[in-house]
Amino acid sequence: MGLFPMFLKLAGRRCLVVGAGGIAESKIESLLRADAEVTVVAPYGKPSVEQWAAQGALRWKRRSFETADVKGMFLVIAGTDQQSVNHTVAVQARKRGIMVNSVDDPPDCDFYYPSVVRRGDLEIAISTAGQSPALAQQLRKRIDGMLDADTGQWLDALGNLRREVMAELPLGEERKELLHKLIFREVCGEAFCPSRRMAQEEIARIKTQAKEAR
Ligand SMILES: C[C@@]1(CC(=O)O)c2cc3[nH]c(cc4nc(cc5[nH]c(cc(n2)[C@H]1CCC(=O)O)[C@@](C)(CC(=O)O)[C@@H]5CCC(=O)O)C(CC(=O)O)=C4CCC(=O)O)c(CCC(=O)O)c3CC(=O)O
Ligand SMILES: NC(=O)C1=CN([C@@H]2O[C@H](COP(=O)(O)OP(=O)(O)OC[C@H]3O[C@@H](n4cnc5c(N)ncnc54)[C@H](O)[C@@H]3O)[C@@H](O)[C@H]2O)C=CC1
Repeated sequence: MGLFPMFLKLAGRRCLVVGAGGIAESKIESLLRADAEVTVVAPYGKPSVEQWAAQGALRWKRRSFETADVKGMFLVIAGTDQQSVNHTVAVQARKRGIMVNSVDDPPDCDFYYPSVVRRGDLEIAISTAGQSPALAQQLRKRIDGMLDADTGQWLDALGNLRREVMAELPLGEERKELLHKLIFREVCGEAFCPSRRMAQEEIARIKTQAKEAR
């Protein structure tokens, strides 16, 4: 089945997780990481969920699921150990056009959770479309081993430098070429960073050339 890959902005969006056990816990954690506004509905749950609720990171309604819980939600996760409850949650969400993920029930999922490798703002998400979550997990570990621990910091510095280049040069082939060159070099946040110096020299050269051409 063809799946459409995307990275959602969930900050400030209301997301419902039904269930607070081991499986729901991991689903909740990834929603919190994306700054979603999480509501959990479950009569009992893991200590970590308790802690998040106590810290105000999420809202926990300690009771069984009720149909009205899905109202106004952007995303819904059905993560209880009761298949019939998960199915009801999925049906109620879909009735209102809300995307749902139901653990253990691929036909009831509008989207799947991927395996994710993270280094700061760099996120590599792996999907096998439900064919083999174990393979997704193994590939995640292999890719994780290939990436340096400081890739996130490097990406931050690269992003800053890219914004500087974009502010100085107009859209065009030369800017694109320079941005391609920069990714092959180490970039740091410091003013003496050789890549930053190279970028500044290139910007000056391109600007002079443009002036001379006028
Ligand atoms: C369809 C999907 C729906 C969804 O959950 O979104 C789904 C469904 C099911 N998973 C099952 C089993 C396992 N799931 C894992 C692990 C993960 N499962 C994840 C996602 C997905 N799982 C979605 C598809 C993603 C894709 O294929 O790309 C990951 C990637 C992300 C996450 O969960 O956050 C996370 C790895 C995270 C990481 O470590 O990187 C393991 C490994 C283990 O536990 O050791 C096993 C046992 C080994 C095996 O089965 O391969 C079962 C049978 C349950 C049973 O037997 O009762 C079903 C139901 C079915 O297949 O019918
Ligand atoms: N544990 C695992 O490794 C895996 C588990 N699964 C499946 O995921 C499901 C959940 O597993 P766990 O989180 O380990 O279960 P769990 O037993 O730890 O948690 C179940 C949760 O569901 C909640 N719940 C039960 N009835 C409810 C209702 N009517 N309304 C709202 N909440 C309700 C409970 O309060 C509890 O928080 C199971 O069906 C399991 O088969 C799937 C893949 C792997």
